[in-house]
Amino acid sequence: ARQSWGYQDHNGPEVWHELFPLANGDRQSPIAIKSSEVKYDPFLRPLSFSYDLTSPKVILNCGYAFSIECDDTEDRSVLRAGPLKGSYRLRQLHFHWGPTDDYGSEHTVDGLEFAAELHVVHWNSEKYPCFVDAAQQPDGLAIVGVLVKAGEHNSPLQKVINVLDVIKTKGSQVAFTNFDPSSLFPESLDYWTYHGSLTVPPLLESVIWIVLRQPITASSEQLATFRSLLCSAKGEPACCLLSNCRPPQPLRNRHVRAFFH
Ligand SMILES: NS(=O)(=O)c1c(F)c(F)c(-n2cc(CC3CCCCC3)nn2)c(F)c1F
Ligand SMILES: [Zn+2]
Repeated sequence: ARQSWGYQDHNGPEVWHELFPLANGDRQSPIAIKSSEVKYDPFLRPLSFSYDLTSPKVILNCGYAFSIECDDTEDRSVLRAGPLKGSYRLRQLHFHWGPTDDYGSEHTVDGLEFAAELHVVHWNSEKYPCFVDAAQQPDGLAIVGVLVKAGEHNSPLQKVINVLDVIKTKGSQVAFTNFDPSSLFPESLDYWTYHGSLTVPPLLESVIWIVLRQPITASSEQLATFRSLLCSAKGEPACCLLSNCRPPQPLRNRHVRAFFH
């Protein structure tokens, strides 16, 4: 079978449609947010989340990113309110980044690209029995996107950075717990929201996106550590994961709503 997907020329975002036709769908993510075209929606509520420190279990190098996988067998860490109906259970969190500090986020704001982007993935545990089922439904997933600017050292992030050298190769994982994902959130929880998709194959159109307006920072050294991860497995020729960001996709017939004035 064809090489699986990735972020290089031969298997990257420009050719994903060959294996995943949803790539050309009408609610794909990420998007370029144009703040002048968003619509303030008075019915949007503040985000409400409660995360249990012990939900995170392992940190994994999945070859296209590293992700902190959480125990989602019960409703211990959930996201509610905001644009959501019901409660969404924390599943995993991961980052996207670029080859330099000049770009690497997936969502852009008024044409501005950020150095990286954090995604905190939740699924609708009130309506669906598990993540994989929820991922097939239009209201199945809720993902909080946090833009990352190159700048000050980020100390909560350092706890994650410190273990990356232990999961250098694709497929490696190590225990990672006693971590509060909200320690990575900015002070303001103002957000934009729109209906979109996974930004990685299978690109399922099942995501209510909640992109926080205020970026967080990470130092250049911290961002460089992301790029030292390998997309190659142990024993294969080393290949650094220099970039794993999908470019913005057509907005088509969608509106972005803002929670703030
Ligand atoms: N960038 S993103 O949009 O925040 C993002 C996500 F939303 C994801 F859900 C995943 N994801 C992919 C799978 C495999 C599942 C395999 C069975 C079908 C569902 C996907 N597990 N989690 C993911 F990797 C990712 F990057
Ligand atoms: Zn992501």
